[in-house]
Amino acid sequence: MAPTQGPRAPLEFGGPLGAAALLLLLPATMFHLLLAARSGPARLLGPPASLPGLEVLWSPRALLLWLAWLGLQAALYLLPARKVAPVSALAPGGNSGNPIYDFFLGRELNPRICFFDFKYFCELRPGLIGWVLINLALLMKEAELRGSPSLAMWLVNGFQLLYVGDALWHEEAVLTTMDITHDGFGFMLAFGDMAWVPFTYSLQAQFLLHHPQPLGLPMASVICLINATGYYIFRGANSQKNTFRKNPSDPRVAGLETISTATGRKLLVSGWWGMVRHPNYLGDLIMALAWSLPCGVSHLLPYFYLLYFTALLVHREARDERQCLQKYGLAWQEYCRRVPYRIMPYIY
Ligand SMILES: NC(=O)C1=CN([C@@H]2O[C@H](COP(=O)(O)OP(=O)(O)OC[C@H]3O[C@@H](n4cnc5c(N)ncnc54)[C@H](OP(=O)(O)O)[C@@H]3O)[C@@H](O)[C@H]2O)C=CC1
Ligand SMILES: CC(C)CCC[C@@H](C)[C@H]1CC=C2C3=C(CC[C@@]21C)[C@@]1(C)CC[C@H](O)C(C)(C)[C@@H]1CC3
Repeated sequence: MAPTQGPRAPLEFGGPLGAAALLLLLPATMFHLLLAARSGPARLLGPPASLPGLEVLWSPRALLLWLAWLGLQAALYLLPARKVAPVSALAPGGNSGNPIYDFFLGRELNPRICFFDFKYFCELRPGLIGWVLINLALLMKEAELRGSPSLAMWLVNGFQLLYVGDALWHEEAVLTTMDITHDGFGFMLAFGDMAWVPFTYSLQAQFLLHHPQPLGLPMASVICLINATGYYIFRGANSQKNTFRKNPSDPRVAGLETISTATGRKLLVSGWWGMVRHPNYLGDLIMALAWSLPCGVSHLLPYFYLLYFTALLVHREARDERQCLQKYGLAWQEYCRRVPYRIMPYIY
């Protein structure tokens, strides 16, 4: 099949050099985080903990468990109860001709065998549900060690379960994300979905297992309120856009102000999308803060997710902005004029 764009598609992630660095840095960071969370000082910026011996790193039982988990998820995915992703094509960005860069970004947009879509399957199922399972295992281990799970562990488990449950409930919405429509299925998404999400997104629960934190009811209530605010913004913004994209005359969005574009599509300029250009990112970041707060303020390590996620979303917003400018031209410039802030009102 012919590439959808020639080798002149703009390079992202720092080009081949950046991609090569990320290929090495991402797995190394993940190992560092996992080892630091169980070490005494639990220092995010400390020297890397020494690697355990090969006999600890290699476990045929763990591999078997992982394969069985993938098999189970693949069988569930094949059940006729899901939406179908766009047709197969080459990814616009992952066909630069540089093998390292293309390996990192992925050449194929939606690699498939028959109707089994690898990217769509990996984006939502094994890693995301695996994250919740790892959290639950850590909660049970805490109960075994200390008699009962701590309030902090309950909060982290509850918040993240809500986030994953929400993603699965709105599964079809993932079909319009940049990962599905633009990025190929390369190292970034394969490693991101299958390793990075389950093992680094569960860092707060891992930290709490090894470093229990006292948490009183008043503080827990404040943290719940922060999570609820983040979720309200995240869900409100995502649902408003999805409803509008599906049916602009839906009574829930029909009264919102819009800008027409040359493509025939419209852009919302009131409601959530008139507040900042990425209100869903703002809600997601507020939730990220609420997931770290139960771990106290004595360590930076549990705040890794918040720091990483801020960098990811700022970078992602810039990528999306470039793509929208290309798609909508003058109408996008008008939108930026009317809604000048990107993620945080009056700040960024
Ligand atoms: N937990 C995690 O690790 C991560 C979570 N996320 C979350 O995933 C979700 C999806 O994010 P993402 O795919 O990046 O982007 P968005 O869901 O924000 O989608 C951006 C697209 O929305 C459309 N759009 C932008 N502005 C408007 C407007 N004013 N009116 C109507 N349509 C508009 C454009 O596409 P078009 O016009 O073509 O419809 C644009 O390309 C977010 O909630 C984010 O927080 C993202 C990354 C990682
Ligand atoms: C390893 C690298 C540093 C970066 C990898 C990025 C990926 C981990 C993320 C890219 C976009 C994602 C989304 C979600 C999970 C993380 C990845 C895969 C998402 C499935 C989380 C749940 C949300 O409700 C969502 C909106 C469905 C998310 C979609 C994007």
